Amino acid sequence: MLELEHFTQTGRVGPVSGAFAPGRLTLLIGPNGSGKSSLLAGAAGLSDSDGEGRVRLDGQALSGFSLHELARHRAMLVQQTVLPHGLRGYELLALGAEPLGGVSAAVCRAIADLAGPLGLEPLYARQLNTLSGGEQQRLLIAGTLLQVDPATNPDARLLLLDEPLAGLDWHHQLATLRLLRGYAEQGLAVVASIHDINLACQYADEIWCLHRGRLAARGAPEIITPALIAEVFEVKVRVFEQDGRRIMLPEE
Ligand SMILES: Nc1ncnc2c1ncn2[C@@H]1O[C@H](COP(=O)(O)OP(=O)(O)OP(=O)(O)O)[C@@H](O)[C@H]1O
Repeated sequence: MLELEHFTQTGRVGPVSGAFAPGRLTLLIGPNGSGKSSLLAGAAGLSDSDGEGRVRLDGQALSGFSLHELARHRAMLVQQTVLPHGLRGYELLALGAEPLGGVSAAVCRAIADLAGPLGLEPLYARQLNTLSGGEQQRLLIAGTLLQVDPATNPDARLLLLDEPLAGLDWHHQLATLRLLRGYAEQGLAVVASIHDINLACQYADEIWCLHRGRLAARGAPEIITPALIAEVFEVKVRVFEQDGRRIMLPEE
């Protein structure tokens, strides 16, 4: 369980309090600059809270974890990563396996399980700087998931991803969301920021809607209403229902 208590970074986000529970997929939505990346970085232990704010993982202050412990307990996909020049696809995946002690037979099985959904095989031998943006993103997602795959890392608790769907085609967006659900079902607390509100409502156990650094709403997908969208995103939407699913589309 990852707990945030009055997490604050002045001018960026907060104060925000709440918890990301094991077994649940939480999706963060909100306009550009609403604080999603700042909140994720704080939950990953990459940045501290100002003032009295606290972040705890299973009751222990995250600031007390060593870098090695952090790498065993949580993985974080950051936005706009600069990829090391000259590296090939399989070498990036091997980096994801570093905190697990390197590429063991179990890690190879975990990679094989990710290869199908993320279409990795054609990317293994390619130099990263020759890949398209979406191809790079698929490898980065795989490396992040590998780090906290419950089959290879018994210490894994938390998976955080900042806009994992950025640059992905529809097929790989859905594959990624299914993988995130799978990791949550295996007991991890999984948290990701996402800009597609319909996909967020379809896949999330819980949605956190940020607005100007604060939580405008938090709860089951049903809390996302046209009134909330109008207030937070300043977009008027219409709701369509089909086979029990709600789809929201801008009125324009
Ligand atoms: N390094 C920084 N220094 C100062 N302010 C920053 C810094 N990084 C972000 N901010 C500000 O903090 C606020 C929250 O930014 P953040 O990146 O968390 O938003 P976001 O919800 O992830 O946005 P997006 O959807 O555009 O990725 C914004 O007003 C942003 O301009």
